[in-house]
Amino acid sequence: MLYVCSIYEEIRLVRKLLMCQELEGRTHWWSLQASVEFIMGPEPEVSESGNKGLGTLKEDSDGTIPGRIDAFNGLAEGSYFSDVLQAKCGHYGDLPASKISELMKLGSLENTSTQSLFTVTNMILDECVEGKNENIPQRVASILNKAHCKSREERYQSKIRALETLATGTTEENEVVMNQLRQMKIEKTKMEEVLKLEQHDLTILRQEKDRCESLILSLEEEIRLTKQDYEEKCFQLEARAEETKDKLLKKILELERLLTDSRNKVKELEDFSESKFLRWKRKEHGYRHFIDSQFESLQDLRLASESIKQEVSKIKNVYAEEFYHFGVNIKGLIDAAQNYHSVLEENRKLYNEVQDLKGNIRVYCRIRPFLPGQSRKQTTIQYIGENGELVVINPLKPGKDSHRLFKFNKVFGPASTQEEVFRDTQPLIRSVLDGYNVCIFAYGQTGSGKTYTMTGPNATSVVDWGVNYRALNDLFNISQNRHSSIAYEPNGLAVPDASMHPVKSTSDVLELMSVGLMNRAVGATALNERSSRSHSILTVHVRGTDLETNAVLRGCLHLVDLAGSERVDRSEATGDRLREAQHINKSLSALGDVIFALAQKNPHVPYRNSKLTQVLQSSLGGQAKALMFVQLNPDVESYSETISTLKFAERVSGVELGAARSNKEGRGVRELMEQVATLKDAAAKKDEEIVRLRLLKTNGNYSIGVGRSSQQLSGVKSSDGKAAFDMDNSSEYSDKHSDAGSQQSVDDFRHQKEFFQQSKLAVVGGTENYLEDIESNLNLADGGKSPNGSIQFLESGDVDTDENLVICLTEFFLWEPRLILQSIVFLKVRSHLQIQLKSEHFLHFYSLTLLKGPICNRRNVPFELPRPPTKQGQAGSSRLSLSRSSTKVPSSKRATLGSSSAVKLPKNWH
Ligand SMILES: Nc1ncnc2c1ncn2[C@@H]1O[C@H](COP(=O)(O)OP(=O)(O)OP(=O)(O)O)[C@@H](O)[C@H]1O
Repeated sequence: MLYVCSIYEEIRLVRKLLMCQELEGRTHWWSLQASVEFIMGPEPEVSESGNKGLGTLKEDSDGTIPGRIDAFNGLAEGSYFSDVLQAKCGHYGDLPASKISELMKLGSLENTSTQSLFTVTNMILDECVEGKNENIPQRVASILNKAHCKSREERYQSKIRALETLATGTTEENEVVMNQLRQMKIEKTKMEEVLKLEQHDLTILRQEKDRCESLILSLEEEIRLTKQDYEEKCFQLEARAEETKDKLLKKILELERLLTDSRNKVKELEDFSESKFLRWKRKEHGYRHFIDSQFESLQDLRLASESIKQEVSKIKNVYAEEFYHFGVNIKGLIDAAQNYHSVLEENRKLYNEVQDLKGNIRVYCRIRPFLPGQSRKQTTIQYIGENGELVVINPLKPGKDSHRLFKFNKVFGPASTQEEVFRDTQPLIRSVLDGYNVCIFAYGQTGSGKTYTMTGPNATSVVDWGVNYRALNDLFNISQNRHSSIAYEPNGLAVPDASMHPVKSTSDVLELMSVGLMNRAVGATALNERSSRSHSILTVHVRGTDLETNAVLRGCLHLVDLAGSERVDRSEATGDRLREAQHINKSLSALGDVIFALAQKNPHVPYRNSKLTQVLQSSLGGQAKALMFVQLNPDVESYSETISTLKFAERVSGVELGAARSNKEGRGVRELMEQVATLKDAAAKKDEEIVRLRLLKTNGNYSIGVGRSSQQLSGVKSSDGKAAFDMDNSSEYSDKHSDAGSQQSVDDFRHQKEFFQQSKLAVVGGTENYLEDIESNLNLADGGKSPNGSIQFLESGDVDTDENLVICLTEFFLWEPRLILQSIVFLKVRSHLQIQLKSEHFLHFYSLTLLKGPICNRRNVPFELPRPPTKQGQAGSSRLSLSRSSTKVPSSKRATLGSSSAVKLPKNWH
C-alpha cells in the first residue's frame, strides 16, 4: 500500500516537474499530461510519506519502467523537427538562426527526439569550433536547454510509465491492502465513535468541572465578602461597645456627682426648713397678736360702715332719681334720632311718590359693548355715574364743548348683564298684575342693541334672555304665587299679527314669540347684519279677580322693540332696505312728535300720524307706567346719532303722563257700571221726554225751564239716533277723537261747555245741600290749578242751583262714560270754586247724587231717571229712588276712594 502511495506521489512530483518545465522551456505539457492520465488514472491523495515514495521510484526506474518509457518516446517520434533535421542532416548550418528560433517558438523542437537534438547540438558545436557561425552560442544554448529539458522529460515519462506498470502489477496486493484498509477503517470508525463518546463525556466533565470551578469561585467570593462584612460588623460593634462603655462610665460618674449634690441639698433644705419653721412659729405668734388687735378695730369699723351705708343709700336714691331723668332725656334723644331716620326715609319715599305721581316716563340708558373686531375703536362714553349721569364726548373734536352731560333714571354700562338690566325693570312687571298698564320700549339707532335688550341674542339660553322673556316668565311666576288671593284668568297675548291667543304657561309664550320673531322682517345693512326692519310689539293682557273683594284687575303690558333709526348714507340702504328705512324713520319721527307734544303739554297730540303712536297711545297718553330703554352704540363714528338719541331721550324723560292708575273695579264700581248701563236707557227715555216738553213749549202749552241746551241735548243725541248713549260707541268716539287729534276733543268740550252753560234744567227737590257736600268733600287741595287731563269743560257760573249742577254732571257722565274712566274733569262751581274731579271723584260724586234721594224737576215733575236694577234684575222705570243700602259702597272701596283720590267722605256717608 505504502508503495502504491509512493508511486502516486512520484507521479504527482513528475507532473509538477513537467509543469515547471513547461513554464520554463515551453514544453507541450498537454501532450504529456494526456499521457500521464492515460497511464495513471486520477491522481491519488498525497500522503505525508510522499518523499519516501520518490526514493523508491528512483530505485525502480533502473529496472522495469524503461521499456514503457521507450514506448512512450515512440509516440513522439516523426515530428516535423526530426523530419527537418533528417532532411538537413549534415547541413544544419544552412538553417538560419532565425529559422531555428522560429522553430523553437513554434514548438517544433518539442517533437524532436533527444538523440536528434544532441546530434544537432554537436554539429553546432563543431561549427562553432570551426568559427563558421558567430550566432551559435545562443542557438546552442537554446538547443541545449531544449535538449536538457527533453531528456528530463523523457526520463520522467519513462518513470511514469514504469510506475504505471508497477501500479497495475500491484492490484492484488492492493485488494489485500484495501481489505486491510477497510478493516482498519471500520476499526477506525469504531475507535472514532468511542473517541467521540469519550470526547462527549470529556466535554460534559469539562463543563461540570467549569461549573464546579465557578461555583467554588463564587462561594469563595461569598465567604470572602461575608468574612469581610463580619469583620466590619465586629469592628463596629466593638467600637460601639467601647463608646457605650465610655458613656456609661461618664454617666455613672455624673450620677454619683448628682447624688452627692442631692445629698448636700437635702441637708441644706432640712436645715433651711428647720430655721423657717422656727421663723413661722415666731410669725404666727405675732399674727395672732395682730389679729386680735385687728378684730377690735373691725368692730369699730363695722359700726362706722353701718353709718356710711345709710349715707350711701341716701345718695343712691338721689342718683336713681337723676338717672331716671337722664333716661327720659336720652330716650327722647333716641326717639328723635329714630324719627330723624324715619323722616329721612319718608322724605325719600315721598320724593319717589312725587315722581310716580308726576308719572314721568322712566328712561334707562344702555350702552352696548364694542363687538368682536371693534375693540380698537374710540369710545364716545366718558363717564357713567351711579345715579344715572352720563358724560359723552367727541374724541374727534376735543375741546371744552365736546363734553355733554345727560341724566336719566339709570345708565347701564357695556358690562351690564341681561339680569342686571331686568332687575331694575321688574317692579313694572309686577304692576301689570296689580292692574296697571305698562309700556316698555327700546329706542336707538340701528345696531345699538335694542333687540339684544328686549329679546336677547339667544332664546334657548336663559342667561341671555332679554326683557320680553323674563317679563313673561315673571308674570306667570307671580300669578301662580298669588293664586290663593287673586285668580288670574288665562292671559291673552297679542302677537304681531294682531291676533289674541290665550296663554297658560311660559312655554306657550315662548312658542308664540318665536312665531312672531320669525315673521319679523330682518335684513342686513352696513351697520347691522341682522337689522330689524319693522317694529315689534308684544302685548299681554292680564285679568285677575280678587278672591276676597271680587274686585277685578285688568293690566296690559306692551313690550316694544322699535326698528332702529338710521342714516341711510351710513347704513348704505338701497331698494327695499331704503324704503323700509324711510318708513321706520317716519314712524319714529311721528313718535318724536307725540313725545314733543306731550312734553310741551300741547292740547293736541298727534297720535294718529303713525300706527306706532296709535298703538302706544294708551301707554303714552293714558295713566300708564312707561319705561324707555335708550340704546347707544359707543363707537365714535356714531357720535352724532348718539347725541340725537340722547337728546330725544332727555325730552322723553321730561314727559309727565300723570300718576298711573290701577284698573281695579270693585264690586261697588261694577254695580255702578251696571246702573250706568241701566241709566242709559233711562236717559234715552228722558230724551224723548225733553223732545216732548220742547214740543209742548213750542206749542205754548207747557212752560218749563228747559232751555236751548235741551234742544242741543236732543239734537246731539238724536243726530245719530239711539246710538248716542251706546256704551260701545264710546270707543268709536275715542277713535274719532284720536283721529282728529286733541283739537277735536277741545272743540267737543267747548261745545259741551256751552251746552251746560245754557242748560236750565229744572231740577227740584231734596238736594239743597249737595254743593256744600261737594265743596266740603271734594279735594280742593290743588288750588284750582288745571290738571293735565284732556277735558276742561264746566264753567257753570250760570248754573243757578246746586241741583242743576248735580244733574248736569250726572247727565254729562251718562253721555260720555268714557270720561269716567279716562278723564280729569275740571269744574268751576259757582264761578269762584274750582274743583278737580277725577274719575274716582265722579264715582263718589255720583254715588252722592244717588244717595240724596229722588231727583225731581223744578216743578215737582218726577224726573224720569230709571231705577237701578233690583236684585231680581228689573230695571226701574219711574223716579230714581234708591235706598242707601242699595248703593252702599263697600268699606274697602271707600278706603280706596279716600286714599287714591284724597276725597273726604261726606258727612252723611256711611
Ligand atoms: N349688551 C350687549 N352685549 C353684547 N352684544 C350686544 C349687546 N347689545 C347688542 N349687542 C350686539 O350688537 C349687535 C346689534 O344688536 P341688535 O341687533 O340688538 O341691535 P338693534 O338696535 O336691534 O339693531 P336694528 O335696529 O338694526 O334691529 C348684535 O350682534 C348684538 O348681539
